[in-house]
Amino acid sequence: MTEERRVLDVDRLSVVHRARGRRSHPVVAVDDVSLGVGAGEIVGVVGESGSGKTSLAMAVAGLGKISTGKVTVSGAEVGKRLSRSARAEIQVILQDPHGSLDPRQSVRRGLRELRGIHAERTAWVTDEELLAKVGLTADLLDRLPHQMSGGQAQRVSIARALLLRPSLLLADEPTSALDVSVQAQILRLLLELRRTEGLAILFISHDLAVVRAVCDQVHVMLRGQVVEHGVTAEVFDRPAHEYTRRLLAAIPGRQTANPVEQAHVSDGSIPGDGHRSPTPVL
Ligand SMILES: Nc1ncnc2c1ncn2[C@@H]1O[C@H](COP(=O)(O)OP(=O)(O)OP(=O)(O)O)[C@@H](O)[C@H]1O
Repeated sequence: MTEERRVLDVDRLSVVHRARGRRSHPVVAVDDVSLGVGAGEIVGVVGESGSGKTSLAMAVAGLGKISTGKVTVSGAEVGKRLSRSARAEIQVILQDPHGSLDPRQSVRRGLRELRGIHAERTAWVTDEELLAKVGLTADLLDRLPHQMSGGQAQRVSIARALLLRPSLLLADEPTSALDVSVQAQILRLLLELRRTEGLAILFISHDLAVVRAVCDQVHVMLRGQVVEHGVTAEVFDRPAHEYTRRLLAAIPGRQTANPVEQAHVSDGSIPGDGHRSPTPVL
């Protein structure tokens, strides 16, 4: 990937959290990490709980601390005073889709509010077209979050992110709270959006099988450091670091199918490319 095509550039980032108690020490959650994501590329960050993934993600999203180093998204440095439009270049989707939607707001009202705040970025698509891009029909527009399945709510979260035309989507465990078959459908949607919208995606997950299925490149984190990185298939087929080997050995049912292919149950979305007739909502 050439420097010019980089959407995200993380350059020697460190995040040090202050000590929590009087006897504890500061925690180096991210230790001198560098990585990049190009347009249309999906880059994974994997590691066990506590390895620093969330601290890295929060720093990249401009929601967490940057102790040293630099994070740049589409040329604008995260953490500096940025315009609202520059901040919208990164959109985040999280593990709990219901938790990230306002429980009192219908999909339509939520989109209208976003359009009001970001008028300059959102005129490119109607609500109906936007929902079709994420495999949902227009009848979802008048639903409240509790009237949607987990898969539908995650699709709505992705639609809200897409509406702002971000250059980078930060997906932090986006399918961990979903059933396996719904997870597969959301992963396929992300793969499709990377192709159709040219989205760059930073994909944070503890789930190596999922990362293997969707990420072009992978970075393996251990105690705040990237201990191994490279093309996903190469890292997973020939892990160079003992920690990566241990993580791979711990995948349950390693011989089972690719998680992207495990879609047997509908999450209430339109099957396939979103242009065919809708399936009934389960
Ligand atoms: N606000 C904070 N104050 C102090 N220590 C923190 C804070 N946030 C995270 N840490 C510590 O930093 C380290 C990395 O945590 P982080 O949440 O970034 O890792 P993670 O890989 O995302 O783990 P998980 O998947 O459990 O969220 C851990 O030791 C954690 O206890």
